[in-house]
Order: sequence, then C-alpha cells, then structure tokens
Amino acid sequence: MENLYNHHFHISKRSRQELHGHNSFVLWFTGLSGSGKSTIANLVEKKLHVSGHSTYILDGDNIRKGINNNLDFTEEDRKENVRRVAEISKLFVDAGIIVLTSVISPFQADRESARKKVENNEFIEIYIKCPIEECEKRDPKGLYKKARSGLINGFTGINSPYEEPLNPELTINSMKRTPEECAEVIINYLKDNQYIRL
Ligand SMILES: Nc1ncnc2c1ncn2[C@@H]1O[C@H](COP(=O)(O)OS(=O)(=O)O)[C@@H](OP(=O)(O)O)[C@H]1O
Ligand SMILES: Nc1ncnc2c1ncn2[C@@H]1O[C@H](COP(=O)(O)OP(=O)(O)O)[C@@H](O)[C@H]1O
Repeated sequence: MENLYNHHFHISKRSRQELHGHNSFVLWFTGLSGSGKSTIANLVEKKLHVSGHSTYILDGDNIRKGINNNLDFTEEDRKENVRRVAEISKLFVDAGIIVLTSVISPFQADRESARKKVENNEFIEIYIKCPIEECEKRDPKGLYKKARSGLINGFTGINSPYEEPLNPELTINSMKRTPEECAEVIINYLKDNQYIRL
C-alpha cells in the first residue's frame, strides 16, 4: 500500500447514480447450493430491469469461469473468491449500478468484510434459507449426487461448512414460498426502505 495514492476524479458516485436515476447498492444472496440464490436473483433483476434500473448479477458459477478461474473450493480459495466478488461489487456500486451477488459465501467473517467495503446502507444481506435435505432433493445440477458418491470433495453442507448469517437484512425460506413470492419479498423490502421508487 506504500507509494499508492487515492486519485479523485470529477465524476462522483452520486453524479453517476443521478445519471442512472436511482441509488446503487448490493443485494448479497447467500445460502447453500440449490437453495435458490440464482433463481431468485434472476427474478429480482428482471423486475428491477423492466422498471428502469441498471443492474448486474455476479454469480459464483460465472465468476469462477472468468476472473476467479484460478480458485478452487478450499477454505482459503472460497475466502479469496468472496473477497474478489465483494471488491467487484464495490466497483459496481461506485459505478451507480445495483449489483446482485449469488455466491454461497459460507463464512460469516467474509460476509462481514464484504459489508464493510461499501457504505452502511449499501449492503443488503439476503439469506436464502433452505434445509439441506430439500437442496439435495432439488439438486438442479446433480452436484449433491456427485458429492455423495465421493466425486466432489468438500461440498458445502456435506463436508464443508456453511455458517448461517447472524444478522441478515432478510431471511427468506425458499421452501415456504414460490420463487416469484421470494422475489416479491425483496422488491417490497427495497420499496419499504426507500432503496427504489416503483
Ligand atoms: N465443493 C463445492 N461446494 C460448493 N459448490 C460447488 C462445489 N464445487 C462446485 N460447486 C459449484 O460452484 C458453485 C459455488 O460457487 P461459489 O463461488 O458460490 O462458492 S463459495 O462462495 O466460494 O463457497 C455452486 O453453485 P450454486 O449451486 O449456485 O451455489 C456449484 O455449482
Ligand atoms: N422458492 C424457491 N426459490 C428459488 N428456487 C426454488 C424455489 N422453489 C424451488 N426452487 C428450485 O430450486 C432450484 C434452485 O437452484 P438455484 O437457483 O440454482 O440455487 P442456487 O443458486 O442457490 O444454487 C431451482 O431448480 C428452482 O427452480
């Protein structure tokens, strides 16, 4: 960090937000594989997009094929994965864009660090809660089956930990609601807390 300077540019985050016509913030989805993070983030993004909001989804699977393609699923690599997703989120918020992250982000400390990278009201942690038995029943990518048969080492919830969020802004049980209803809970939260005007 020595010999590095902070450059200040003429166009601020506020002026970029004004150009987009809305606030920018992070919707941080966390939960087990198969809990519904991507499905729900996708629906929320659609609702925001059609109502004139600039959005972007950072999805674990996609990010791991690109910028994070040197990372595995060890604890250390998961931490680095989440750190980079948090740094990218911060850039998107600075660019005036609403970012939706869909990463398991299994460790409380890493989610807390992600939160601290942006301003107080710019981080909305959304825990998509779903019992592992249900995730395993859904198994949309067949990964639980592979993990049970020993083809994947250190699979979250089976032989790699998932720490439940301690104080998320929202906990949504995806077993008790349809994906559409889950997305609606999030949109209502954003409206009720003046993040968006619809
Ligand atoms: N070992 C292991 N454990 C968990 N998940 C695995 C694993 N190997 C591959 N996958 C697939 O990678 C997706 C999770 O990547 P993430 O970047 O979200 O994980 S993490 O936050 O770094 O823990 C995850 O996506 P989701 O199912 O959308 O959560 C899986 O498709
Ligand atoms: N209420 C719900 N919310 C989200 N997904 C649900 C819900 N009920 C059933 N599902 C199904 O569960 C699976 C969730 O997969 P996905 O969204 O990829 O989860 P994740 O991104 O957390 O791994 C999908 O097949 C989806 O259709």
